[in-house]
Amino acid sequence: MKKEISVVGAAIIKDHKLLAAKRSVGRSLGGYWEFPGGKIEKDETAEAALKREIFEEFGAKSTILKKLDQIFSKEYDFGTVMLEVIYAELDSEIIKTIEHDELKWVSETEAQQLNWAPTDIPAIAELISKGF
Ligand SMILES: Nc1nc2c([nH]c(=O)n2[C@H]2C[C@H](O)[C@@H](COP(=O)(O)OP(=O)(O)OP(=O)(O)O)O2)c(=O)[nH]1
Repeated sequence: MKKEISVVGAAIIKDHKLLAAKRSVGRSLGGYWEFPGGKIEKDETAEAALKREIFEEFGAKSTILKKLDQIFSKEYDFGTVMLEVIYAELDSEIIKTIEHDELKWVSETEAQQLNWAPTDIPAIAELISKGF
């Protein structure tokens, strides 16, 4: 069995738009759109990991809201990503972005047109089915 990589992503929604982030080319899954977030460290909760990652990536404080019930898993050559998605709000401005080539606030329709990481495709469908 492939090594499991526990990852948490943020569904940050403001004015009916979702914050999508394009992974920098050269990283694993580079060039795909994803949720801001990252790997959950040992002995860390998904919520704590998300708060830490948002601060590291954007220099922004956040409030962590509700988690989606489902875990989205996808096998790659480097391991099996197990993605948890949690709604979150930014409490301060994004002052930097160190891991992404682009950030974009997208409507439901625009979100459907982005080239999401394969792990994220069912997660986006779930968010759209709930509405934002
Ligand atoms: N942050 C994030 N990572 C995701 C998503 N979907 C998905 O498959 N992933 C994958 C990409 C990475 O393999 C892993 C997250 O790791 P990370 O974002 O901490 O990446 P890292 O800096 O450690 O990456 P790297 O060293 O492997 O390039 O999960 C998502 O929506 N957000």
